[in-house]
Amino acid sequence: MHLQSKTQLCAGPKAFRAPAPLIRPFRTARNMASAAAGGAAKPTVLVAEKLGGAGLEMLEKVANVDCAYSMTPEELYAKVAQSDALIVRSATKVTRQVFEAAKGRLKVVGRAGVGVDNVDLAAATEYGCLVVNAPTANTVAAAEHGIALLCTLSRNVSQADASMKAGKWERNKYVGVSLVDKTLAIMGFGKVGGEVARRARGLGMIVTAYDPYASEEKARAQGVRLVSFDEALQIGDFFSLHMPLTPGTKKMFNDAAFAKMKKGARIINVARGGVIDDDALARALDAGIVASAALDVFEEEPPAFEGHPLIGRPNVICTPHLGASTTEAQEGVSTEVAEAVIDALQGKLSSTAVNAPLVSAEVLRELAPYVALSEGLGKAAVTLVSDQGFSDISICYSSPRGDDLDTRLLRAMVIKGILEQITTSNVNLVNADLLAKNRGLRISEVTIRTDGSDVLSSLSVALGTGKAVFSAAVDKTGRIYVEGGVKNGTPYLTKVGGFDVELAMQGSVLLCRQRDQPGIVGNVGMALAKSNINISFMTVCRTSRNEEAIMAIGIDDEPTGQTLIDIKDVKGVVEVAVFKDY
Ligand SMILES: NC(=O)C1=CN([C@@H]2O[C@H](COP(=O)(O)OP(=O)(O)OC[C@H]3O[C@@H](n4cnc5c(N)ncnc54)[C@H](O)[C@@H]3O)[C@@H](O)[C@H]2O)C=CC1
Ligand SMILES: O=C(O)C(=O)COP(=O)(O)O
Repeated sequence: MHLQSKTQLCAGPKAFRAPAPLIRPFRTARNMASAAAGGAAKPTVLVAEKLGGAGLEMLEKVANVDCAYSMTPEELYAKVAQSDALIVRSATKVTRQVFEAAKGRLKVVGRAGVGVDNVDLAAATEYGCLVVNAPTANTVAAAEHGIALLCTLSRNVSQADASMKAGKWERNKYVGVSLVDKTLAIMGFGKVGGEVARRARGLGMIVTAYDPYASEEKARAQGVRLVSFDEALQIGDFFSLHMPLTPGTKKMFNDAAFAKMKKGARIINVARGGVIDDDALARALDAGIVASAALDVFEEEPPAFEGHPLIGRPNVICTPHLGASTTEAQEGVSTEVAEAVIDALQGKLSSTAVNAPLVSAEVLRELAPYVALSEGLGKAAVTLVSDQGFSDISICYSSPRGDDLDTRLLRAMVIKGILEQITTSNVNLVNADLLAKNRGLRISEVTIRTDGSDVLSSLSVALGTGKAVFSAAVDKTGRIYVEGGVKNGTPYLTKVGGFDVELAMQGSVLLCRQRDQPGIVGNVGMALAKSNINISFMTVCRTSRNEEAIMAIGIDDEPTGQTLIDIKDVKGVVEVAVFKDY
């Protein structure tokens, strides 16, 4: 949409295309289907690590799938420049250079698994690239591997097997310890931690957990006692690690932590190698603080075997990052990630987005009609801004939900609508907040509780600026103000400045401010007819009789400069604006 005032008739970008895609799509859903039927070009999905067949099949229906495994970084850089999506597991490092090399083409990175510590999320966000993962399909596999290592570790299964394969029969050497009545400290009580807890309770263990963000209620329901980090260290006989690798968890198992453990503790790591300081664990093993360890994950993968402080030890057992490696989990993550990647390529927001407002499928469904409204109001407001610019964005949601309304998605769409008109950057849900912050824009949100049954009764966007190209758009507080709502699934503009309007956000619209007097509507209609411009609808709103009024006219074609001059010359017309191509 673009607005032209009488004095300022500048060209501008198009707007108000409802329904607005949440992420810039490769193609629309319809085009994807026609591409699938052999019509238009398909997007390209680069699969950089082995992916389950079911997910590959889903991708092949809508995209050209390029499976290229074990690439060097240089090969990856070359390929991403030709790809719309990239799918990885844990081995591929998706660094800032990858996003730079993609030159804006890459729209989504799909992680066929949980941990996204191999993806530079800050760089992805800066480049407006959505990152999605497959957060649920390998939970059970990881938990089962944790339990497998717990049992193996306690009964020396790996060492005894190796000994027998070497032709030995060493029954006394491999006496184990029992699990029943032992305390298991689960470090990180999320999805995998929770599944490990359930299974460990079945083994008769006393289960405690440390997780600063876990809910007491969930823990209680599972018969798990939440404890502090220090208490966990002091009481645990076995430790099972299940937190993500973040700056806060990096090397959290260090000399200081091991020093607090009971002598003879055992540790299992199916989370990430980086949460343990390897040298500190080696010292704890030497000192007998830690009796044995089972490691599935390593700081560097594959690890440098030569001189590794842990791998060659008799009381350390290792597996090569096998937590998610079951047939079932790999099929599961392949479809989970394929679905998210396809959604992203179609411009939809995935509920497994990692670097965008995370909105549940349920919330997404109910907010869908308001997404186009939010983006449209953002566009409408910014098109009214004069060349003096603006620095504040105020968004007001009127909703029966009051403060319970999840506004993150709507806020991001308002910002997207605004920024897309004033920057050449690819603005999407992923980077909208960041780009606004980088431009020094202050954003405030207010939610007003209203009556009604709709999720949102109305939404308003106000831009803090002294001047507008259509002065009627400035409200009493001196801000450009637009307000709208949704009727029968269509976004409507319902207020501009102090004037009520009734304007479906579709097609082109002429806004006209005039003195309320007879004949104006007819004369403006005549001026449009002279240019052969058809009128699709019209509404008029006035402050009071014989005072000011605003007329909104839906038009099938864009008026030329001369037509606008003709309209302006109609007696009583004060200012004119055009929202082009809603
Ligand atoms: N070895 C393998 O093949 C697999 C490894 N994983 C890894 O397992 C870990 C857990 O995965 P999910 O349970 O799916 O993730 P999740 O996100 O459901 O759970 C992680 C939990 O860690 C907690 N946490 C965050 N910071 C913490 C801290 N400083 N101390 C303690 N807890 C903290 C969070 O509150 C959350 O509850 C991740 O690191 C993931 O990458 C997951 C699947 C397979
Ligand atoms: O999902 C995770 O976090 C995992 O660690 C699984 O990694 P993978 O996909 O097996 O390389």
